[in-house]
Amino acid sequence: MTHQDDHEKQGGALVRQVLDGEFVSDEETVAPQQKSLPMIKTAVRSLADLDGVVRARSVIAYRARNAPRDVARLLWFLTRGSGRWIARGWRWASYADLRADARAARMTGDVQARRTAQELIRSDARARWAKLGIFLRRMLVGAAAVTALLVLLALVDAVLDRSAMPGWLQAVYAVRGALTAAVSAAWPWVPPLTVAWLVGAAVWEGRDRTPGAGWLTRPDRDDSGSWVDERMITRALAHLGIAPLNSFLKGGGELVYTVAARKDGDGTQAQIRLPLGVTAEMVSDRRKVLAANLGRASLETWPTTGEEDGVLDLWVADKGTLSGGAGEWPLLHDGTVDVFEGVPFGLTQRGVVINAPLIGSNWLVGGRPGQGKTNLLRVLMVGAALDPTAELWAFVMGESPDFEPLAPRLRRYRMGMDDSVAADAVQALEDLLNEMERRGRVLGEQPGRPPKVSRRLADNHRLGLHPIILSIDECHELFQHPKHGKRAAELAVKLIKRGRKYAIILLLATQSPTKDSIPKEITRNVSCGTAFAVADHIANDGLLGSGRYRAGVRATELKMHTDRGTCVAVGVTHNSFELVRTFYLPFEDGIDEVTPVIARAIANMENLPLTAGWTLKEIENPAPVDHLNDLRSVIEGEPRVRTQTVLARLVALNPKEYEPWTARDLRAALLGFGIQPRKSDGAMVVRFEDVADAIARRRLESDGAQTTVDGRETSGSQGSFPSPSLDLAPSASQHEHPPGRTTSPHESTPTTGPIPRSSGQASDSLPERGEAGPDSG
Ligand SMILES: Nc1ncnc2c1ncn2[C@@H]1O[C@H](COP(=O)(O)OP(=O)(O)OP(=O)(O)O)[C@@H](O)[C@H]1O
Repeated sequence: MTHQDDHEKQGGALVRQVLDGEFVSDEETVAPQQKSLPMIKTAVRSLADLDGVVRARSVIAYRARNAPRDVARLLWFLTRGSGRWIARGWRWASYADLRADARAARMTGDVQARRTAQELIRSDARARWAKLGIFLRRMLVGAAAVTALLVLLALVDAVLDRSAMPGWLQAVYAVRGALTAAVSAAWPWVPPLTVAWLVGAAVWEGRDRTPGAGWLTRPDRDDSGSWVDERMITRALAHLGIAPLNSFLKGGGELVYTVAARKDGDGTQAQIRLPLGVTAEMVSDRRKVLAANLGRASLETWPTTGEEDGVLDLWVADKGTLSGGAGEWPLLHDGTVDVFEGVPFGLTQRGVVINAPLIGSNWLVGGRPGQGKTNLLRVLMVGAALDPTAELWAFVMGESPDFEPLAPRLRRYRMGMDDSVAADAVQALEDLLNEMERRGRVLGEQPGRPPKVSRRLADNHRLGLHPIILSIDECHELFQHPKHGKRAAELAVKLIKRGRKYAIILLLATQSPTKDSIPKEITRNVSCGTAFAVADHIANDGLLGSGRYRAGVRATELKMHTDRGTCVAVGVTHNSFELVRTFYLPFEDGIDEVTPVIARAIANMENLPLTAGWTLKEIENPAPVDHLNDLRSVIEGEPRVRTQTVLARLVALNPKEYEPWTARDLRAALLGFGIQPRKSDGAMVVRFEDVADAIARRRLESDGAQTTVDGRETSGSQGSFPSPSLDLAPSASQHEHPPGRTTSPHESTPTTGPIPRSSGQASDSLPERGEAGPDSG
């Protein structure tokens, strides 16, 4: 307390370390170990409270200091408001506007316009007097009626005794009495209230109408910690040293705020139309000065080019809000993902969770070493893993275990620096290109020829259009590979250009986004670019697209280490860029938050056997279609369905199988199952009961076939086993025992397939090529 007193003597400014002293008691100094934790907690809580108290005190002190200026300002508003009223009254009384029109018309020699203006003055004057007359007449009539009523009531009151009056008349007198009492009570208040109202209205009329101006004087630089308004922005822009802007503002010009400064997430956004001779680029080139003028860090100040070069889009973060991390990944403990909706991967500058668009996109992630590229790629892949329909492939072109915990959920996975990893990556790209062509054909065969894979089509596992996501970490190593680099680049470019429609997504991460390490066609065509801290404008534009640096979208502003995990992203939303604090999913130093999520992802797949992990091999050799079961599924729940409708539903269920069917084929199939199409209300129908009977019959027959000669049943079903939805997927290279590091926990399996759900079958997810795998029969 003594410390605090000292400080109050020094001018009342409370300093944090002084107040810390309050929390240390004798007791605590005696037993520090026992007390330290609760003490720290209390201290932290109290400091937070004190922050609020200190802030409130400083605001009150500020307002008190400015009170004389505030009063003078309000008096000025009052005077100006009265002046404005007088001017307005004069304009009204003298028809100043219309007279000005008439004068202008005379100057330009426009006789017609002049006559029109004069005519308007005359007719307006007539109308004005007529209106006044009507108003006065109504007032007089109203006053006469009220007076007559009051006189009548007074006469009746004088003649009749109140108690002898009928009830309704007594009520009228009661109302009159109440009204008289209310008016006499309110009467003394009428003059002061009228004056107060007039003063308020005059002050309102005379208020400062420049954008962002407030009622009271606002804090200037020293106190500008928390808010930014048009006045501050204009002042900051006026001190950038841009000559045309300076002369415009000095000459009394006012900037046009096409979007007034408004709260936007954890900051303020404004859009300003700049005066002649000034471009938004000129402002973003002076970003550091602008940031200093606004009392912000450079990273907190984002001047970018708006819709036109002359429109400045400015976003200024609230002080200090960008320094915190993104917090916990929203899907860490529960939740699933639909990759068509995207995967949450960070918080934008506005403080909202941002979803990474995956379907229809390709990603290029870059930045200087150790800034969070791999983590971002991992977040995207782990997120996608939570969509049971997504097939994931990962290649890490270096010795790094970053994707190791994802291995059980990856259908293809290689990691290492040797040639075989590069060869497998090229093979993967090649397979995806073939797959893309197959998907193109499949889409072409669908009714209506849909232009791209939708969630509905992806869910139809017979079509094999589920999303496939291939991530390549340190991809520059692949593209610069002396033997495979050229082919890899060719294939990647083709995939990026055309694969998006087919739910084939490429995620690339690199430390080195130069024109030699990443093919130009890739940097030009990826839809989502993210840049962590980069060294220069070349790397910036290599990742984010050319011209971004000039437009003010600059990852060069991110500082190594300080801004680790924060990136500038383009193409992920409709905004020109987003500053994203990415979620962190650690897999290092004994902390592993990835494995539990992957275990959950695999459990999700097991819960959805129909959609989970089907392989393209199964699609190439589909299990025979069970027409009777299909019939049941399309009419289940309805007693009878018209044959035409049955056919349409069958086509929707499995277009490949049923599209060629005609009504005659359906009839033949029904008869084959012993189902007689019947007529109902003049239309041919299939009855659910008949289909159910046919299924029961078939079951009986199959049970009979299982019964052995001596009458005992064989164990198990004789029907076909459902094909396993997950299987081991060794790549062709597995048999070559590549010299590179194996990537699964099982050292002999360089390509890791998903967790086997049934033994005995194995296939890669794409049709094998070249040397056959062990499973290929
Ligand atoms: N979003 C994040 N939040 C907090 N820390 C992070 C975040 N992302 C990454 N980091 C930290 O940065 C370190 C490096 O991350 P990561 O391996 O993803 O970087 P990188 O850019 O891929 O590095 P390299 O180029 O060396 O592969 C991590 O070990 C982690 O400590």
